[in-house]
Amino acid sequence: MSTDARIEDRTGRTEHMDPLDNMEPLDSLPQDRHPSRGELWRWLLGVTRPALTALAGSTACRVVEQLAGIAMLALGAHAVASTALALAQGRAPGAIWPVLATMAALAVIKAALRYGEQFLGHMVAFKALELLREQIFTALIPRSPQVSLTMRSGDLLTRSTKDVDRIEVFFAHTIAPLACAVVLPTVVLSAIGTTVSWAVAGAAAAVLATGLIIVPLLGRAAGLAASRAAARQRARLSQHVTDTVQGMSEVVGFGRSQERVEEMGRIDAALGGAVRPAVTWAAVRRGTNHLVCLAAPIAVVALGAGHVAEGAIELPVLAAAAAAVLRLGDTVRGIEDLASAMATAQASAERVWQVVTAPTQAPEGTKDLTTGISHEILWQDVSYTYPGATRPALESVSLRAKAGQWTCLVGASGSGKTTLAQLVARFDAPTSGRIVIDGVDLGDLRSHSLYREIGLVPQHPHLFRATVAENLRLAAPSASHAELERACRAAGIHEEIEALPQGYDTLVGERGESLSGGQRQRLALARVLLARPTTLLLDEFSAHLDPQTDAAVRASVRDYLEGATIIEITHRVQWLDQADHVVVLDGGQVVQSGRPADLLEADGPLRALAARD
Ligand SMILES: Nc1ncnc2c1ncn2[C@@H]1O[C@H](COP(=O)(O)OP(=O)(O)OP(=O)(O)O)[C@@H](O)[C@H]1O
Repeated sequence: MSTDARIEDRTGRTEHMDPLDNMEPLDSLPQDRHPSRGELWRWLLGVTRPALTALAGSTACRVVEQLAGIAMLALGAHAVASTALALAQGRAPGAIWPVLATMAALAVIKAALRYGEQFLGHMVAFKALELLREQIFTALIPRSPQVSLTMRSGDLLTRSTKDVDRIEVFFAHTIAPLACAVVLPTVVLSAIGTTVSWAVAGAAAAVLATGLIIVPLLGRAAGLAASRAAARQRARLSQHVTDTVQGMSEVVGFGRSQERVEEMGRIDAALGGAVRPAVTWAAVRRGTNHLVCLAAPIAVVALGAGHVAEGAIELPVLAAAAAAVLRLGDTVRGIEDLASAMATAQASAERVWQVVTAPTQAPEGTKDLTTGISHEILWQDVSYTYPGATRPALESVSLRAKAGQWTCLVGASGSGKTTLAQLVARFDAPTSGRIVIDGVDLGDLRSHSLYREIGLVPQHPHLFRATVAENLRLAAPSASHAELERACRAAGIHEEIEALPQGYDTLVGERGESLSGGQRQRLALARVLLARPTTLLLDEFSAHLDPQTDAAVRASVRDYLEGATIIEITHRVQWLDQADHVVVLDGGQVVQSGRPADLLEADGPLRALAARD
């Protein structure tokens, strides 16, 4: 934790402003586990299999295009040296036009291959990125809704956008340069071996090997460590910006804009520091390779000159060989660029891999619930501790929500009510004990079957940046307008929607910001009603409602979902007489349960709660 990110609060105490200062890794990801390079490659190639044919095509285009480039340059050097030699010896130089025609043909082939390489390369890159993003979301779905509890949205955003983008390097800049690094030197050096001498080819090979094999290894470990650190800092930055934007009114309201900006500056500085070793080593590799690329043709000329003097080879042949080796410098630089980009790509690929290979918290079952009937839910000795928490949120809770009844969970803030309901929606599996629905262990159910039967209205429902109708149709895409209206009437929000500028076609803004808290909750309730769940979980759905609306909505929900099992979390003890059954929680344990009238009569926890209201 950095010590310079302290602020003074209104009571004069100092405390840390930014929770990111002690940003811990995502709870559910195997952060410390870095896959081996082979494992990472196998995974990437496996995910992107549909794009591999185009990748092979792009690579082939690049190899042949580069060979054509080398041939062009060698041919040109040969022609120039032949002409110069003929003139020096007082002979008439040979006709130049066949050489020019061949070079022009090679140039056209090269251009066509370049087009093919670029076209296919971009196709591969975009397809690969699409497949990887798809993998991330496919991997998150079995772990949702638990995902929203444990993952930082900003970090997840970085992983699924920036990190995936950086993996593009694997496809656009890895296979082709590697193939070129194998094929091109082999072809060129074999040609030099047969036309000039194997000694010259060997000398050039030794110099080029330095550039192709040794230089890329310089600072490799430091580069990878730097890229990993930089990726973490980028995720911090993204989280910081996400938090600042989402909490703008708090930041401005508490006068903390300056601190947020300063904190961003600190993260930026940390990011700069993190990438410095990678940048330094990249510069070292660039300088060394500059030397290598020039030393290779010098070695060819130095050794080949003796063969020319002995009359073993013609000067133009040596000129062509030197030109071809000079052109191999591009291949060496391609590998060098790859070495720099690979560290970043590998660090990003590891971060994406960590998301897609993270264990599923609530594994998929094989059984289905009977549809269309209300269900009985039984919590049997359920305990639950949040990941990283030291105290359990629930301890040995046993209770029954009878089919078709309205059960209310009440208790002080933090007593475990939400946790109890969220476990039914499979946010996570209980740490011990089990939840049984109609005699079937929740863990044995297919999530599809579970979510078809149960509906959850959370304390803070999410509305998408879409119209009212689109938000409603999330639950029932084919619902008619009349059905939307019916659900909204039941949730007590229809009149207010009609009063909006475009009625049901009004945009609700990001996270429903153009609606009041109570309107958001009733819209979320209407959305769940549309799905016609046979078990409804309501978490403080009436917190923003006035008593009259509250009573009206309760009555209409009951009519709308006739016979459904309803489990409601509430602080409003005065409305409990409408419930069939009440359960009082305290400190994660059930302290009282029974019929509301009986409990309110007895001198016990519910009476104590009611007295505090
Ligand atoms: N995501 C989380 N990570 C760690 N601890 C959590 C998390 N959510 C809740 N808790 C803790 O679990 C305990 C129970 O919380 P829960 O939200 O279930 O209580 P609640 O009775 O619904 O409270 P409220 O009435 O304020 O909504 C609390 O101590 C809370 O701090």
